[in-house]
Amino acid sequence: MRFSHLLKDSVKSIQLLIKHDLNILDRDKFIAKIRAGNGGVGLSRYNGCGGRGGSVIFLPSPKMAFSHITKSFGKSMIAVARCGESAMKTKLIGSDSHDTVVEVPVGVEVVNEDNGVLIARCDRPFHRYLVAKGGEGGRRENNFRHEKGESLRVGIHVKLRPNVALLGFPNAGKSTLVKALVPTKSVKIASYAFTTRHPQIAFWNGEKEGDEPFTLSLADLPGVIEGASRNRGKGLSFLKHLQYADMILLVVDCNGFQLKNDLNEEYRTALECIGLLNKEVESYDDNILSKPFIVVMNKTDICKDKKILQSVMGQLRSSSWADKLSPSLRPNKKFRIEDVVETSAKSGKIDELKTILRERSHLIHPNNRIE
Ligand SMILES: Nc1nc2c(ncn2[C@@H]2O[C@H](COP(=O)(O)OP(=O)(O)OP(=O)(O)O)[C@@H](O)[C@H]2O)c(=O)[nH]1
Ligand SMILES: [Mg+2]
Repeated sequence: MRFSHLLKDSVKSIQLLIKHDLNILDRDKFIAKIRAGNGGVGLSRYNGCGGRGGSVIFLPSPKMAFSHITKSFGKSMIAVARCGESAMKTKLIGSDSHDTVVEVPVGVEVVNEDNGVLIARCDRPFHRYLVAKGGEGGRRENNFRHEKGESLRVGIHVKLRPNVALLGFPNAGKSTLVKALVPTKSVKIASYAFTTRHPQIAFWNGEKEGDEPFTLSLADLPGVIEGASRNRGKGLSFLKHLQYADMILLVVDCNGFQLKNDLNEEYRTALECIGLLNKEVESYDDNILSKPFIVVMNKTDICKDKKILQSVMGQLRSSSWADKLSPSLRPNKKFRIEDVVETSAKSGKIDELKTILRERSHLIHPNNRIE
């Protein structure tokens, strides 16, 4: 009886594992408490020295997946190092404590949760990254005042490194575009806002007869809305996945956007959407603005006014595209728009976009350049 239960449970967990798409990033951040050891107490009367407290070190391991972090830290997500040994009459030199070494996946970024300062970018496998320093023991040099070990709360972030990241308001058709490029990928598409809740990756094999085969990784992100920097909608924290992207597709509904059919919700034209997205990205990290952006005017099959669409696309190709926006929608530093293309992702009309991606793939993978 017990055995059959066990069997049933293991079959269930395997089924869950198979169903789970490993390219969907359910979690992209963990918070951990880190406490290094205090220095040992010195003994001034006998000139005794306290030992150094242990530090907390992160060690990137190539074998580790991001979801395995809880195994390194334990469920309570705490890493503590021991205090240095205090000096005693019978042992005047207290021993230093060992460091606590915590394995983390390669590539994670460790950020101080309280002030947002980057502590370590754990890029090099098996390199030791100091996260919290143990305190010095008490000794003559410091007037026998032993130091406390550092104690802090850190965010451990994983950031995607996609070739192409898709950015846009909800419902613009980002996921539909991913599905059009990679039909085998199972992507949730729906007509309500925030259908995509977690970043997900798909791989587009953009081969064409006569071309060298190549692959571009695409990151489909949740939608950004006006005021996301004030934590509206799903906020902006997922914009960290744009920081390592090679290029960004700005997917815009050519008919504009309104979050709800409500008088309190402003209707925004396609150009206004781009201005607002620009402002949100600018407020998050203006370094992202200097990446190459390609504007994708989507849903052209149901475009209400083709003339307006063409004039907006013309405007976007010029460097003064933001000048016609009202001052409250105008960004200070503009996106580096390198191309503007129209698509109808739903009906699969994306050939022009494919050509652009194909051309640009050679810039991303210089080795793939076709002579
Ligand atoms: N007519 C038309 N509808 C489209 C097109 N592309 C997407 N849609 C529809 O627009 C709706 C939203 O599409 P999604 O791909 O889920 O949009 P999204 O940008 O991923 O939205 P979020 O995940 O909420 O950010 C769906 O009902 C799609 O069928 C298009 O080119 N033409
Ligand atoms: Mg989506």
